[in-house]
Amino acid sequence: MAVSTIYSTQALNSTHFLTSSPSSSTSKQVFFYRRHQSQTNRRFNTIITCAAQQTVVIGLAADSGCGKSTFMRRLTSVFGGAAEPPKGGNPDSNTLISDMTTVICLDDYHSLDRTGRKEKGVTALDPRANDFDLMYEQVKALKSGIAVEKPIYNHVTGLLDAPELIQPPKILVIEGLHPMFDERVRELLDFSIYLDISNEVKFAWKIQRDMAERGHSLESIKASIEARKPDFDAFIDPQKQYADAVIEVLPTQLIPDDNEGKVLRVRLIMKEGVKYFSPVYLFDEGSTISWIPCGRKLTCSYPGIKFNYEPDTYFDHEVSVLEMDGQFDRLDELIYVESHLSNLSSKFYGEVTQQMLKHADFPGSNNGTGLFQTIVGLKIRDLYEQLIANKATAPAEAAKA
Ligand SMILES: Nc1ncnc2c1ncn2[C@@H]1O[C@H](COP(=O)(O)OP(=O)(O)OP(=O)(O)O)[C@@H](O)[C@H]1O
Ligand SMILES: O=C(CO)[C@H](O)[C@H](O)COP(=O)(O)O
Repeated sequence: MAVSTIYSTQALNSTHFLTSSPSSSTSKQVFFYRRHQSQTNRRFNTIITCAAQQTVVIGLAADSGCGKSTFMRRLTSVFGGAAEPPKGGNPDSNTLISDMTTVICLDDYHSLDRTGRKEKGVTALDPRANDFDLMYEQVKALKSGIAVEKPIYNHVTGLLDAPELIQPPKILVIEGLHPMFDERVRELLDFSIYLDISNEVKFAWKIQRDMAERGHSLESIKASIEARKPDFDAFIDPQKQYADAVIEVLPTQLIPDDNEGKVLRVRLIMKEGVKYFSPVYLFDEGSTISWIPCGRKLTCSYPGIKFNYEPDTYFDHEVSVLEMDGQFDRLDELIYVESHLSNLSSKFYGEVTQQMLKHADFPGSNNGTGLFQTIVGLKIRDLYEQLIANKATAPAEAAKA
């Protein structure tokens, strides 16, 4: 495509230039701006295709193997349509696209490949192994309706592959190790979630997946968790203080000294005062409640189910905490629990139960992880709808003023 104009611009930093060329088929203009050099000497284009759209950006942070993919599948299902990798693209792409959502994996912003990390003696969790400048520029571009050519980190080969084109979606989810680490990226998020999986549970999940599905030994799983721990504590875990919602997964308290990690105590910590997000509550908003729903309307086998709901503080923020310890025997009876929860942002009575039944085969469907992931999915849909409705009325309000 012929380049018609070259702009130097203050809005972009001095290492950028902006070029534009009128599109032949529409009145829209297509712009390119190119980074002269990224932190890693890689070059990426940012392509402006439609500056009118605004993308809602959601951040999901967690360590590897902590259920991000499962959560994403539940979330995209709330918006309808299956999420697929980009058509005809790199088969090892980490991106998932559905009608409404695009999920990008922040591993794609690793600036050091597997060999590079080994040579420098850093883990993927270390900020020095990640290109936050590029992450910021590209998330910012997508948020303002600008398509980007995003790098791909290939988990099969451990190499950085040729970039893929990402169009601005209605909802962009950035998931991975560091969505809330860089202040500039954090500022771009409309809503943020942290999956806080306790060490005991993380270990049990890792064993289940990496031994059964990937053939790793128990010793190597233990060693890998231990090797990551210092960087996890330094760079990943502190992000939870910024999250609007945290899903904390702990061993059960219903079985004394349980070390199997099968029955879980899950806490949904919801920040108060977040625009377009009102926390879910049990029975009576702002009260403190302990509830054992087992009995005539909910079948429970040992060790039963216990809910708690209370106001609390979390990193100096006011929060509401909803907790579920135990697991469901019969998912269809979940409607009984759903009917006692308020502010669910569901479109109809029973939607939470319907979503849970739809994905009964996903990990965590019989406990608080699946239930709270589903609820957060509905809250994100509600937040998106409010943001869009607000945007649509804003120009009219401004014109009246
Ligand atoms: N809620 C859950 N209950 C029980 N096990 C779970 C749950 N969520 C995830 N797991 C276990 O953890 C494994 C990893 O889950 P998932 O692939 O969703 O995590 P991830 O964070 O996307 O991992 P990675 O970043 O390594 O790709 C699953 O295969 C499953 O064994
Ligand atoms: O923490 C991780 C995020 O998923 C991975 O370990 C990181 O992306 C490096 O990947 P790989 O182990 O495939 O080289």
